[in-house]
Amino acid sequence: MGRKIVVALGGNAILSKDASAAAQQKALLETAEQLVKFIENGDQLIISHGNGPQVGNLLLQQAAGSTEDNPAMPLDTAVAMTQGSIGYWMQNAMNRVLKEKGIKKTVATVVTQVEVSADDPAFEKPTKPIGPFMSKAEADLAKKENPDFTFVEDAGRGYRRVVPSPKPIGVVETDAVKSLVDAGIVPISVGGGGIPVVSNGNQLLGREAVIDKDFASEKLAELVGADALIILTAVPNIYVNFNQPDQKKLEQVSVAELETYIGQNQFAPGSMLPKVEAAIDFVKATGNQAVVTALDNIEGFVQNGSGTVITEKVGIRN
Ligand SMILES: Nc1ncnc2c1ncn2[C@@H]1O[C@H](COP(=O)(O)OP(=O)(O)O)[C@@H](O)[C@H]1O
Ligand SMILES: NC(=O)OP(=O)(O)O
Repeated sequence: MGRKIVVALGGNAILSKDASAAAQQKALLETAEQLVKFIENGDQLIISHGNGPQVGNLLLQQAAGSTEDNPAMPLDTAVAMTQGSIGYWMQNAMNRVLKEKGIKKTVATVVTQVEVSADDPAFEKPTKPIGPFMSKAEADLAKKENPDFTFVEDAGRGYRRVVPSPKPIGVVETDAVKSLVDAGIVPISVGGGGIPVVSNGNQLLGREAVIDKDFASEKLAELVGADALIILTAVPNIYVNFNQPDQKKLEQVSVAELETYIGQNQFAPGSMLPKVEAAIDFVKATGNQAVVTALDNIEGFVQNGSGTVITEKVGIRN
């Protein structure tokens, strides 16, 4: 049996500029064409994905169309809605590519709740950017209309709304995901970081937040006993001195080396830093390897291990 791999897809794998369903479905078809290479390699895939742009857009659509009798849905429900829509597009795209390749395999989305702590300090300090980029004037107007919302400048690209992003502590549907994998089915799980819930006696109560999908994917990978966590984004490697003349790509790197680079602020918070932290958490918890690479480098990774591969100690491949 092949390696059990959790693959986390970055936002760019789904939405770039055109937020129409057709454009996102087209992007996911290209993504599926890459992901199927793992299946052809004999690996057992578990797919996760982000939802930052989509869930923010959905909230805006909800607000624009809401009435007293037909109210806008809260953020936890909006996260569930994006798990459904993106999961549908992903399943549909994977079905098509698998059929074209003559591979008989089912892909199924699991609406996934992810437990967070009610006391997580993140609830008091929104940090997760969602929805579209705005000019300063647009953000100021949106703040005037929604005084409770927080808007921040996002890495020089414009202003975005930010929401709380608590850390995942458990994945409620872990056993369902394990059963699907055991049955040879490819699950799509913890989409958009999972629906944030807090435990209260026999109840799980939804909370208005968006969990970082890299941390949720790491938690799921740990809980299902994955052999590897692969985080796919727009760059083929993690770099030190990123975007500077002396930029250096990291290929085989140890946890200790990455921790040193974190101390030097080498990784941007909200973009590369959570990926590096999730990779470190996975390697520390399991002793297995984590990988950060680009979606269009899957072939390179599968064929010759290119990308940034994080292990406990360099030289030891798990
Ligand atoms: N040190 C670094 N090495 C590589 N990429 C970095 C680094 N610091 C920041 N980045 C940026 O982080 C991006 C990945 O974060 P992001 O776009 O938020 O991911 P996602 O693919 O999950 O949406 C890369 O495409 C790159 O532009
Ligand atoms: N939930 C989440 O982390 O989404 P993005 O990766 O799209 O920001």
